Amino acid sequence: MERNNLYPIFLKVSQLNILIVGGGNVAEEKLTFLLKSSPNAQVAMVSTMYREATAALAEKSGIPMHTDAYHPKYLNQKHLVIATTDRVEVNEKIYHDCKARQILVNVADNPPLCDFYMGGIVTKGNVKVAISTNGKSPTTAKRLRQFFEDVIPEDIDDLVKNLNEYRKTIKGDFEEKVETLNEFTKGLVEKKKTNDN
Ligand SMILES: C[C@@]1(CC(=O)O)C2=NC(=C\c3[nH]c(c(CCC(=O)O)c3CC(=O)O)Cc3[nH]c(c(CC(=O)O)c3CCC(=O)O)/C=C3\N/C(=C\2)[C@@H](CCC(=O)O)[C@]3(C)CC(=O)O)/[C@H]1CCC(=O)O
Ligand SMILES: NC(=O)c1ccc[n+]([C@@H]2O[C@H](COP(=O)([O-])OP(=O)(O)OC[C@H]3O[C@@H](n4cnc5c(N)ncnc54)[C@H](O)[C@@H]3O)[C@@H](O)[C@H]2O)c1
Repeated sequence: MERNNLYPIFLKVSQLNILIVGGGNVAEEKLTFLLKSSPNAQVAMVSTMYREATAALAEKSGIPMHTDAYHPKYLNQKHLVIATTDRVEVNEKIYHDCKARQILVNVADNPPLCDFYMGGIVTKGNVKVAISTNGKSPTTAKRLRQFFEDVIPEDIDDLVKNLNEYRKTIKGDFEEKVETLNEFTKGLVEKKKTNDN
């Protein structure tokens, strides 16, 4: 069976500079999900044209929009770049320019030209679950996101907060603390006993 070997990390995008190239439908989709998960993301955009909905979203979120054709100067100080133009050669140039500068790049409609994929994301308070299908089926990622949004209880954040308080009160060294926390939360993953007999 094929296996997903990607390594997920949870980026503090409020302290990273992100550039989106393009201002069309795909730019809107990427920006929507980025801001839904991380409203404080540091994003700038450059595009020759902005579709109305994309411009409205960017404006509402205070995202600077440069109206210009892509130029490598826009990569200055950027950590992550998402290329969404409808010009294959422009997207490929962005990819190569980023690689030359060690900037992580995502060409949204071209999985081989991605250092990282955007994922399906579920957020419940402090808890976040990210989903990837290895770039094989974004539709599946979306459906899984909807599934987990439904099944992860809203009060999961209470558990996290309570355990965070509780761990501050536990005495002992690190190993004893880990043991206490594991013992305390064992019931969360134990299989439910059936009432069959
Ligand atoms: C998860 C999500 C996050 C987000 O967008 O932030 C996301 N795509 C979403 C939706 C979605 N995108 C597309 C459809 C239409 C149906 C379809 O084609 O399947 C739908 C479904 C819909 O809209 O219903 C079109 C599409 N997308 C990509 C290609 C190119 C290709 O696959 O070759 C094509 C076809 C282009 C063509 O036909 O030419 C590529 C990528 N899309 C990814 C992420 C990355 C892989 C993630 C993974 O590992 O699973 C990757 C590789 C790169 C990237 O963009 O990072 C978001 C769901 C958010 C949510 O609802 O929670
Ligand atoms: N719309 C979708 O959901 C979708 C789905 C699958 C694949 N795609 C593919 O993704 C690509 C983008 O689709 P879209 O619907 O967002 O297109 P779009 O026409 O809405 O947007 C393309 C954007 O790229 C900008 N652009 C073009 N040349 C540029 C340059 N040199 N510098 C800066 N910006 C430039 C345009 O101004 C425009 O804002 C297309 O190749 C499309 O086939 C789109």
